[in-house]
Amino acid sequence: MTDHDVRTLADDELRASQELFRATLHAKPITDDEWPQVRAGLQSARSLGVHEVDSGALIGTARSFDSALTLPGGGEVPLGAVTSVGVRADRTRRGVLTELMHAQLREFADRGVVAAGLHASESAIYGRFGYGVATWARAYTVDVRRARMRQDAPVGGRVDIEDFDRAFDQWAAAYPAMTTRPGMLARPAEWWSQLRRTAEKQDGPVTAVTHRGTGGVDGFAVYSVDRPRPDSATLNLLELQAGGPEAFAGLWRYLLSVDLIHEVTANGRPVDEPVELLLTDARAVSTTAQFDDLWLRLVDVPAALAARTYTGEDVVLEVTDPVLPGNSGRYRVGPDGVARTDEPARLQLSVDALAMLHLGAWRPSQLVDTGRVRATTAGVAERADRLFTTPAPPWCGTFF
Ligand SMILES: CC(=O)SCCNC(=O)CCNC(=O)[C@H](O)C(C)(C)COP(=O)(O)OP(=O)(O)OC[C@H]1O[C@@H](n2cnc3c(N)ncnc32)[C@H](O)[C@@H]1OP(=O)(O)O
Repeated sequence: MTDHDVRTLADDELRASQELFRATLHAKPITDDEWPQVRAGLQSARSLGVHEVDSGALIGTARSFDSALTLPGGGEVPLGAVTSVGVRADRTRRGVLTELMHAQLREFADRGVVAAGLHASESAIYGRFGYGVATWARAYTVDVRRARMRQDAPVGGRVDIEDFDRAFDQWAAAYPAMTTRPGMLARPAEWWSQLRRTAEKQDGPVTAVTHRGTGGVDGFAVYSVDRPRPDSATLNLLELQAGGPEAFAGLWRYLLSVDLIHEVTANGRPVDEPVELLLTDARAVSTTAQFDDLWLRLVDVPAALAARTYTGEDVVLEVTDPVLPGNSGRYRVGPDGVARTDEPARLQLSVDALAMLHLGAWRPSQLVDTGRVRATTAGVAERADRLFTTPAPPWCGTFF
């Protein structure tokens, strides 16, 4: 096999790595006009490249941006948000991605990054590197002609259409207070640049709206509109964040009031988002898809375990992690804390299965019943269900 050199790319190599990534997704090359905006979405020293030693060609890349992950109980840990992963089509299936993933995980561990997260293009790729599905999302459509807000839906605050530049600064300042669900991510400035780019790439016009309650900005939404016929248009919700019930109801009241719209489509929303409960006719809402959202990888297992809260009785877990073997071992996990232990294991699991439990997307008993986790004593799966339970399903809500 040809020798490979895996290293962090310099700033003047970022365009080539983004071009490579786009080619692997069958997207057109970046134009000179586009490049400044693409560059604004990238952090320096966070892109890895694999070069062939003999030809010097770049054949694989993966990058990340620095973020933080909200955990059950409200704690946060540093997260490497992994994206732009691609291997040149004529060099796939010979271990290039494996080299990239291993190098990236080691680099995260060296920098004290506690977890890594990504959105997968295909679900068969990342489990082998210790990633597991840790949040779900749903897509739904609202039939606007059928949708009437209930009288008792919360009222308060106001909605304003905003200029993008003004809106983004205010949203970036208000957003951290909204990251209350496990699975939500901190958004660095580069992420907001990318949202702007996403907005500008839409075929139809894009609108930004802000909800303000008594305490100031507490919600926002971005949408584009497709209007194939004069009397029929679809409002595509690209982003909606609400910091409370009045913001959520207020934004939906506005979205359903926009003239000439016959349906609203929403993608990547929480599986339990209660939009149906705002309406007199719940069947105005149709779920069109449910899909894996955030894939999580615990880079520092003891730190990640210790940063969330638990309920019920302690359970001893035995974790195996072939890629980062320092994580392997037994941990007593309970409401009073997490500690390494020599006690006998009650649940034996791989690091990807642990990631599936960590935010509450799956119950341990589901993983035991399907052979993904091994229980060594009767009743321990139910005890672990109570231990890892969360009040609401986790949701990421930040696409990258
Ligand atoms: C977070 C993101 O950015 S998601 C975007 C990911 N990128 C893409 O989908 C772009 C198109 N695809 C590609 O660029 C490449 O095919 C990649 C990155 C998915 C895989 O790169 P490769 O260098 O071929 O992976 P590598 O050779 O290291 O494969 C490792 C293992 O994963 C398996 N594998 C790799 N890709 C896939 C796949 N798409 N489906 C199923 N298995 C896969 C390989 O068969 C191999 O299995 P083995 O260890 O049992 O032999």
